[in-house]
Amino acid sequence: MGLIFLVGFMGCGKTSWGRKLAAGLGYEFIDLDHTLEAKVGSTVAEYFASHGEEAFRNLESEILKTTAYPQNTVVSTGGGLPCFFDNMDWMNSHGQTLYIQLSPKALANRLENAKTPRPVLQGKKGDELVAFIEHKLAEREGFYLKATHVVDGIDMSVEKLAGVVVGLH
Ligand SMILES: Nc1ncnc2c1ncn2[C@@H]1O[C@H](COP(=O)(O)OP(=O)(O)O)[C@@H](O)[C@H]1O
Ligand SMILES: O=C(O)C1=C[C@@H](OP(=O)(O)O)[C@@H](O)[C@H](O)C1
Ligand SMILES: [Mg+2]
Repeated sequence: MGLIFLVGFMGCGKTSWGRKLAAGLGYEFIDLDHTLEAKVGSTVAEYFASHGEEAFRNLESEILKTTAYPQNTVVSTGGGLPCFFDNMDWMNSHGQTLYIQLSPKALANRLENAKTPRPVLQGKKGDELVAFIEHKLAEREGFYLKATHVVDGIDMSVEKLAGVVVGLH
Protein backbone atom coordinates (compact mmCIF):
# COMPACT_ATOMS: atom_id res chain seq x y z
CA MET A 1 0.00 0.00 0.00
CA GLY A 2 3.02 2.29 0.16
CA LEU A 3 3.14 5.53 2.09
CA ILE A 4 0.47 6.72 4.51
CA PHE A 5 0.86 10.33 5.68
CA LEU A 6 -0.99 11.42 8.84
CA VAL A 7 -1.93 15.11 8.90
CA GLY A 8 -3.87 17.41 11.22
CA PHE A 9 -3.57 20.07 13.92
CA MET A 10 -1.06 19.85 16.78
CA GLY A 11 -2.30 17.41 19.41
CA CYS A 12 -4.70 15.48 17.16
CA GLY A 13 -2.63 12.31 17.67
CA LYS A 14 -0.47 12.00 14.53
CA THR A 15 2.66 10.90 16.39
CA SER A 16 1.00 8.52 18.86
CA TRP A 17 -1.48 6.94 16.41
CA GLY A 18 1.06 6.85 13.59
CA ARG A 19 3.31 4.65 15.70
CA LYS A 20 0.41 2.35 16.63
CA LEU A 21 -0.91 2.13 13.06
CA ALA A 22 2.55 1.24 11.73
CA ALA A 23 2.89 -1.52 14.34
CA GLY A 24 -0.59 -2.83 13.50
CA LEU A 25 0.08 -2.94 9.76
CA GLY A 26 3.67 -4.21 10.09
CA TYR A 27 4.89 -0.98 8.43
CA GLU A 28 7.89 1.20 9.18
CA PHE A 29 7.19 4.38 11.17
CA ILE A 30 8.71 7.79 10.54
CA ASP A 31 7.81 10.99 12.39
CA LEU A 32 9.18 13.90 10.36
CA ASP A 33 9.64 16.10 13.44
CA HIS A 34 11.87 13.38 14.91
CA THR A 35 13.80 13.13 11.63
CA LEU A 36 14.34 16.90 11.72
CA GLU A 37 15.43 16.80 15.37
CA ALA A 38 17.96 14.04 14.62
CA LYS A 39 19.28 15.98 11.63
CA VAL A 40 19.80 19.30 13.44
CA GLY A 41 20.67 17.84 16.85
CA SER A 42 18.14 19.90 18.79
CA THR A 43 14.43 19.83 19.61
CA VAL A 44 11.84 21.48 17.36
CA ALA A 45 11.29 24.09 20.09
CA GLU A 46 15.03 24.88 20.26
CA TYR A 47 15.27 25.07 16.47
CA PHE A 48 12.33 27.49 16.34
CA ALA A 49 13.92 29.65 19.03
CA SER A 50 17.35 29.83 17.39
CA HIS A 51 16.48 29.86 13.65
CA GLY A 52 12.87 31.09 13.49
CA GLU A 53 9.76 29.69 11.83
CA GLU A 54 10.73 30.42 8.21
CA ALA A 55 13.91 28.33 8.46
CA PHE A 56 11.89 25.56 10.14
CA ARG A 57 9.29 25.54 7.32
CA ASN A 58 12.00 25.35 4.65
CA LEU A 59 13.78 22.52 6.43
CA GLU A 60 10.63 20.45 7.17
CA SER A 61 9.61 20.68 3.50
CA GLU A 62 13.08 19.62 2.36
CA ILE A 63 13.02 16.68 4.78
CA LEU A 64 9.52 15.65 3.60
CA LYS A 65 10.71 15.49 0.00
CA THR A 66 14.19 14.03 0.46
CA THR A 67 13.63 11.31 3.07
CA ALA A 68 14.29 7.82 1.65
CA TYR A 69 11.03 6.16 2.74
CA PRO A 70 10.98 2.38 3.04
CA GLN A 71 8.34 0.92 0.71
CA ASN A 72 5.59 0.56 3.33
CA THR A 73 5.74 3.39 5.85
CA VAL A 74 3.39 5.36 8.07
CA VAL A 75 4.65 8.96 8.12
CA SER A 76 3.52 11.34 10.88
CA THR A 77 3.91 14.96 9.83
CA GLY A 78 4.12 18.16 11.91
CA GLY A 79 0.83 20.07 12.19
CA GLY A 80 1.95 22.97 9.99
CA LEU A 81 3.66 20.96 7.26
CA PRO A 82 0.63 20.48 4.93
CA CYS A 83 -0.02 24.25 4.96
CA PHE A 84 3.27 25.41 3.41
CA PHE A 85 4.62 25.25 -0.16
CA ASP A 86 3.14 22.40 -2.23
CA ASN A 87 3.67 19.89 0.61
CA MET A 88 0.05 18.66 0.72
CA ASP A 89 -0.06 18.05 -3.04
CA TRP A 90 3.35 16.35 -2.85
CA MET A 91 2.06 13.92 -0.18
CA ASN A 92 -1.12 13.24 -2.16
CA SER A 93 0.94 12.34 -5.20
CA HIS A 94 3.28 10.03 -3.24
CA GLY A 95 0.78 8.11 -1.10
CA GLN A 96 -2.45 8.26 0.86
CA THR A 97 -3.11 11.08 3.31
CA LEU A 98 -5.24 10.79 6.41
CA TYR A 99 -6.56 13.84 8.30
CA ILE A 100 -7.28 13.25 11.99
CA GLN A 101 -10.01 15.80 12.72
CA LEU A 102 -10.75 17.18 16.21
CA SER A 103 -12.55 20.25 17.57
CA PRO A 104 -10.58 23.23 18.94
CA LYS A 105 -11.80 22.45 22.50
CA ALA A 106 -10.63 18.83 22.32
CA LEU A 107 -7.28 19.93 20.88
CA ALA A 108 -6.85 22.59 23.58
CA ASN A 109 -7.53 20.05 26.36
CA ARG A 110 -4.82 17.78 25.05
CA LEU A 111 -2.31 20.52 24.30
CA GLU A 112 -2.63 22.05 27.79
CA ASN A 113 -1.48 18.75 29.27
CA ALA A 114 1.03 17.74 26.59
CA LYS A 115 4.66 17.08 27.54
CA THR A 116 6.14 18.22 24.20
CA PRO A 117 6.20 22.05 23.98
CA ARG A 118 4.65 23.47 20.75
CA PRO A 119 6.44 26.78 20.01
CA VAL A 120 3.59 27.98 17.76
CA LEU A 121 1.31 28.11 20.83
CA GLN A 122 3.68 30.36 22.81
CA GLY A 123 2.48 28.97 26.15
CA LYS A 124 -1.17 30.02 25.70
CA LYS A 125 -3.71 28.43 28.06
CA GLY A 126 -7.47 28.30 28.72
CA ASP A 127 -9.84 30.45 26.63
CA GLU A 128 -6.92 32.22 24.94
CA LEU A 129 -5.63 28.85 23.72
CA VAL A 130 -9.07 27.77 22.42
CA ALA A 131 -9.49 31.09 20.56
CA PHE A 132 -6.01 30.78 19.04
CA ILE A 133 -6.68 27.20 17.87
CA GLU A 134 -10.06 28.22 16.36
CA HIS A 135 -8.32 30.94 14.36
CA LYS A 136 -5.34 28.80 13.29
CA LEU A 137 -7.48 25.78 12.41
CA ALA A 138 -9.71 27.97 10.22
CA GLU A 139 -6.56 29.04 8.34
CA ARG A 140 -5.23 25.51 8.04
CA GLU A 141 -8.22 23.24 7.60
CA GLY A 142 -8.54 23.83 3.84
CA PHE A 143 -5.15 22.16 3.45
CA TYR A 144 -5.98 19.25 5.77
CA LEU A 145 -9.28 18.65 3.95
CA LYS A 146 -7.39 17.90 0.74
CA ALA A 147 -6.52 14.56 2.39
CA THR A 148 -7.64 11.30 0.83
CA HIS A 149 -9.34 10.26 4.09
CA VAL A 150 -10.80 12.22 7.02
CA VAL A 151 -11.23 10.43 10.36
CA ASP A 152 -12.82 11.59 13.62
CA GLY A 153 -9.97 11.90 16.15
CA ILE A 154 -12.17 11.22 19.21
CA ASP A 155 -13.11 7.68 18.41
CA MET A 156 -9.78 6.21 17.32
CA SER A 157 -8.49 2.67 17.10
CA VAL A 158 -5.85 0.90 15.04
CA GLU A 159 -8.61 -1.20 13.47
CA LYS A 160 -10.49 1.89 12.37
CA LEU A 161 -7.38 3.55 10.91
CA ALA A 162 -6.24 0.39 9.16
CA GLY A 163 -9.76 -0.07 7.74
CA VAL A 164 -9.71 3.46 6.35
CA VAL A 165 -6.40 3.05 4.57
CA VAL A 166 -7.29 -0.28 3.02
CA GLY A 167 -10.60 1.17 1.85
CA LEU A 168 -13.08 -0.56 4.15
CA HIS A 169 -14.69 2.69 5.37
N1 LIG B 1 -7.29 9.46 22.58
C1 LIG B 1 -6.10 10.05 22.42
N2 LIG B 1 -5.36 9.78 21.34
C2 LIG B 1 -4.17 10.38 21.14
N3 LIG B 1 -3.63 11.26 22.00
C3 LIG B 1 -4.31 11.56 23.12
C4 LIG B 1 -5.57 10.98 23.37
N4 LIG B 1 -6.01 11.47 24.54
C5 LIG B 1 -5.07 12.33 24.97
N5 LIG B 1 -4.02 12.39 24.14
C6 LIG B 1 -2.85 13.22 24.29
O1 LIG B 1 -2.82 14.12 23.18
C7 LIG B 1 -1.52 14.33 22.72
C8 LIG B 1 -1.43 13.86 21.29
O2 LIG B 1 -0.12 14.08 20.91
P1 LIG B 1 0.61 13.57 19.62
O3 LIG B 1 0.35 12.14 19.34
O4 LIG B 1 2.00 14.02 19.82
O5 LIG B 1 -0.15 14.45 18.51
P2 LIG B 1 0.42 15.23 17.27
O6 LIG B 1 1.62 14.50 16.78
O7 LIG B 1 -0.73 15.23 16.33
O8 LIG B 1 0.74 16.62 17.78
C9 LIG B 1 -0.60 13.53 23.64
O9 LIG B 1 -0.15 14.41 24.68
C10 LIG B 1 -1.52 12.47 24.23
O10 LIG B 1 -1.12 12.04 25.52
O1 LIG C 1 1.49 22.99 13.85
C1 LIG C 1 2.68 23.40 13.81
O2 LIG C 1 2.96 24.48 13.22
C2 LIG C 1 3.74 22.58 14.41
C3 LIG C 1 3.43 21.30 14.86
C4 LIG C 1 4.40 20.44 15.53
O3 LIG C 1 4.11 19.06 15.29
P1 LIG C 1 2.84 18.30 15.94
O4 LIG C 1 1.65 18.60 15.09
O5 LIG C 1 3.23 16.85 15.88
O6 LIG C 1 2.68 18.81 17.32
C5 LIG C 1 5.83 20.78 15.09
O7 LIG C 1 6.03 20.40 13.75
C6 LIG C 1 6.09 22.24 15.27
O8 LIG C 1 6.00 22.53 16.65
C7 LIG C 1 5.13 23.13 14.48
MG1 LIG D 1 3.61 14.97 16.34
